[in-house]
Amino acid sequence: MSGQTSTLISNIGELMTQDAEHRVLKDAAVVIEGERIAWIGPASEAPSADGHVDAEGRAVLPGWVDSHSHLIFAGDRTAEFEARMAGQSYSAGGIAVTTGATRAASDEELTRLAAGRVAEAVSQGTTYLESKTGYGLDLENEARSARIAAATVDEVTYLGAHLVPAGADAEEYTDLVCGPMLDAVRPYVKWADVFCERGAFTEEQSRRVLTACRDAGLGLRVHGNQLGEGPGVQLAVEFGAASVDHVNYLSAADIGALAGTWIGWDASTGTGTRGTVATCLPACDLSTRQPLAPGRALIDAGVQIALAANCNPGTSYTSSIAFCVTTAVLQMHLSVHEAVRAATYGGALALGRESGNDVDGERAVGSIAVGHRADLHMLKALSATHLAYRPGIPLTFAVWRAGVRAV
Ligand SMILES: N=CN[C@@H](CCC(=O)O)C(=O)O
Ligand SMILES: [Zn+2]
Repeated sequence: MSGQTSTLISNIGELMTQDAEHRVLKDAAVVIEGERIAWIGPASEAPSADGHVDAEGRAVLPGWVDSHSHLIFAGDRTAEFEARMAGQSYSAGGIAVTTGATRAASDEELTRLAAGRVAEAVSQGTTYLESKTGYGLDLENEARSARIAAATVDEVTYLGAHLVPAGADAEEYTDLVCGPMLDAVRPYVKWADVFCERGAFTEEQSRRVLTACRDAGLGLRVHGNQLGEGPGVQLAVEFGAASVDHVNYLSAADIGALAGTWIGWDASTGTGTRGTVATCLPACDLSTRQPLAPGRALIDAGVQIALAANCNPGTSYTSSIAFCVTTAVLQMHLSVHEAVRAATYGGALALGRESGNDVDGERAVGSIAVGHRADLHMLKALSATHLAYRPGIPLTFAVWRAGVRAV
């Protein structure tokens, strides 16, 4: 024993581990020790621990890993949403409204708003979150967003290339994103992203951003193929991006290219060379009235997918991963196990956190196995199937984040 406080959670009706063997254990138990999972197995064989929680037959899953969000913003876009529901289509231009409100907010206000959004996500079972910058769109405000994000979420992505701000020249702004702005955010971020879409950044501009950010040592991702077919997916594959997100409009060649990145990966053991995760954002697809991303076809082609909430004020003002899982099952034709996997292990894969070091480094998240971070989500239900069977019902009963009871 490590000397750290331990807790036994027993009488778990269904333990959906999302581990390498994809195990779903019945009548199971878990022991948490400090921030790590110390033991899992049949409840009848569980060791004793300092504390005890009786799950009373409830289901336990890994905490949700939300690998795509935009939490550093101020302001409101209800009017834009109402106009969209009345028939207008979504365009990238709405980002500028949020940029104005974000620039006008104080550091304290932005921090309070972001922390409130994180708390809302955690209260619904999310235990690991990424956030992007992207509503500052000048050097000072992108650096400020990155700094606030680094103090608020687990992983930070630089999205200076979200929109060319009003009045700026696109080429000059791209130079700024690739040069001084990148230097300013660099201490706070691990990832970089570019919105490669009509109305945002062209293929050539996106290529420049990805090259500069890769050369600066950042991991890459791309907002791609959200509003129509385009070069986003192919660029992500070419640059070896960790993920390409949205993926609503995919050609057969796009799906083939993504599948090709996973050829060196053994999905049954989670070993080998990681490819580009296709991150599906069903809440965003519904809120923008875009076709749902073809998650079923992607999985069938051998692509690893993630499900994320894409919480932002324009296209998806929700942090509910349960809603995304429900939609993925009911409308994207994923099994419950596949949908939960995409929202836990898949998110971890997109963030490079699916494996870890039990001794002296970062612990794996997104699956329940000995040595992984103790991020657990207990449902107010006997099985994970209830997430799809009882749409809209708040099913979070308890949450442990890095071993600490959060709900
Ligand atoms: N697509 C680009 N960015 C966000 C939306 C940003 C906004 O409209 O404020 C997204 O992921 O959907
Ligand atoms: Zn996004």
